[in-house]
Amino acid sequence: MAILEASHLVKRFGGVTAVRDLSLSVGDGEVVGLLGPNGAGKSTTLHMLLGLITPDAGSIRLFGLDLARHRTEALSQVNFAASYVDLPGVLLVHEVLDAFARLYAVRHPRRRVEELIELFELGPLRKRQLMALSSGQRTRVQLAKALVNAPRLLVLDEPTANLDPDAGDRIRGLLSRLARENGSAMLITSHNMREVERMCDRIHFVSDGVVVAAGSAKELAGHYGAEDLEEVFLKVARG
Ligand SMILES: Nc1ncnc2c1ncn2[C@@H]1O[C@H](COP(=O)(O)OP(=O)(O)OP(=O)(O)O)[C@@H](O)[C@H]1O
Repeated sequence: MAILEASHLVKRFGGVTAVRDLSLSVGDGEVVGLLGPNGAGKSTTLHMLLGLITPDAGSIRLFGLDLARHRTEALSQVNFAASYVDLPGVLLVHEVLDAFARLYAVRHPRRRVEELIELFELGPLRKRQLMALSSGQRTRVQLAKALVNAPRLLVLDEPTANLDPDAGDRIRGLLSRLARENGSAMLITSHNMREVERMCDRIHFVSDGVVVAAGSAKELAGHYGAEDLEEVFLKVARG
């Protein structure tokens, strides 16, 4: 069953058409990658799916609910992380997580915060202000915050962009495990092809605001006669 269905989305910013005619779906428990060159319209698409900006045309259904009409209910089961979203820098790590747990009306907020602190190895940082963290450490807090409501759909915009290879590898393993064990679906943008190959069941390639190819990494490599996803990317991006 599709928990997210976006049909024929269009978004213009003045004279720029960021998203032209984009349709995609995410199934229950599925991990889907959104790939494409810089400026292809990936973040704009995610922002429409999260209700942060309104599409000029098209429709979005989350868990069978029309986002435009059932915004609060639909978004209560979704969460989002991106390195470009700033969390309040003066707050301590555990205060931020606590604030979001209460915002989402999590049933046992203290317990949930402790679980997340353990999961993301934030124990030694719990009493540090966010502004005193490195960008990689902040990314871990962002991801912990994004899981606070145990979302059925987790939307991640370049989740490991600021992480060193070791931290990135551990976070990828953790996210894949969460998807497997909790059945959480994920929609992920990334420029790391190995990450997408490893994590995603299905991939949508976006170019100039349109999905130009979709399938598993293996299907796409077969279709484009490519060795791997990196080669598929180059072929798609270069037309
Ligand atoms: N608020 C905005 N105002 C004007 N133009 C915008 C705005 N947001 C995005 N754009 C434009 O829309 C297009 C798509 O941008 P978007 O950020 O969605 O691309 P992207 O695929 O996420 O790129 P990247 O891989 O570089 O993050 C770009 O041409 C961008 O300049």
